[in-house]
Amino acid sequence: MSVELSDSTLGGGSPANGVAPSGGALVEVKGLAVRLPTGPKDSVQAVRSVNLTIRPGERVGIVGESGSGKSITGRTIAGLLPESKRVQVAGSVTFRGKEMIGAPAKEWRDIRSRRVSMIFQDPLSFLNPTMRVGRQVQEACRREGSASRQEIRDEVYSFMELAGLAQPAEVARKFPFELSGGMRQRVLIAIALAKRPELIIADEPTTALDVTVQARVLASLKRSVDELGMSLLMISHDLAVVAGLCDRVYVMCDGAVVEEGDTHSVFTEPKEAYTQGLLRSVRSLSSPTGELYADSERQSSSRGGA
Ligand SMILES: Nc1ncnc2c1ncn2[C@@H]1O[C@H](COP(=O)(O)OP(=O)(O)OP(=O)(O)O)[C@@H](O)[C@H]1O
Repeated sequence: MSVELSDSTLGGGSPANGVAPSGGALVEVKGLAVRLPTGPKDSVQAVRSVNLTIRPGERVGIVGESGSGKSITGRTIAGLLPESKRVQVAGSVTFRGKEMIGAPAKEWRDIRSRRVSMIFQDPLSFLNPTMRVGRQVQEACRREGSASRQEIRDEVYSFMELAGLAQPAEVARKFPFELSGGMRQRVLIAIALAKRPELIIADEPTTALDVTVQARVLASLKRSVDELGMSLLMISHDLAVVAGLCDRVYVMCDGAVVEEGDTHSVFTEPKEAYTQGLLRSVRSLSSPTGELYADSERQSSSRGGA
């Protein structure tokens, strides 16, 4: 295996925020199978056999080729499968031990409003084009009790700064179309953080960005989830992204998990032929994004953010 990996490229075995990975699971997925309708009479077995655990404070990755079932697994955990009576879900998804498969829509809404935020690839589809971005972050903020305008503003700016928006007061006044792709994705991250969820599910969040901006946005995401003690589920076809972010990784193929383990072991000593093939298809895991983290952070701070 000729893949080059350095320890600095890898997420490492233990979360940077010091939360012990051996604690009780935040999310436990067991025997998950999802069948989706694809036409009036046709359907596809999108997920066939997934067992997955996310512990508090852990950063977990799912990798695999296009169509392997990564997104549908993430969407099932967030309760965001297509709305159709013909969607069939079997198995178990628990949040802190509470079964969610078959739970009423209200319980899922509760999970999404307080426990799980999802970040997708295309921020423009999720941002309100007619609302200033500061207001959109403000609406996501969970607050108990009353607060002054100044306190609310400070809170909004602090989430924007955590997401890597260096001049939050200026950015907050803008509409989404006035921002670059990288800044829009950072706004989406700020909105996700503002909900103070226990888990952020990021589905190819930076795939549409150029490689340098991608590295900066990912570094901000990593730092902010660690700082706030959140768990992260990173879904990506880009092994370098997962190598740079995640403590553990699940490799999916054809709707099933074929290999799992700590990121370093799986990416340096893959046991399954499928994982070995995936790794061979990547020229070097040290690039394009992994190795850029340190440099990009320096660039980011000198230029004021992507
Ligand atoms: N809304 C949908 N309706 C019907 N089938 C779908 C839907 N979304 C995904 N699928 C199918 O489910 C299977 C798994 O798709 P999924 O999006 O989870 O793959 P993926 O690994 O995330 O791929 P990609 O990286 O391309 O997004 C594929 O066969 C896909 O065509």
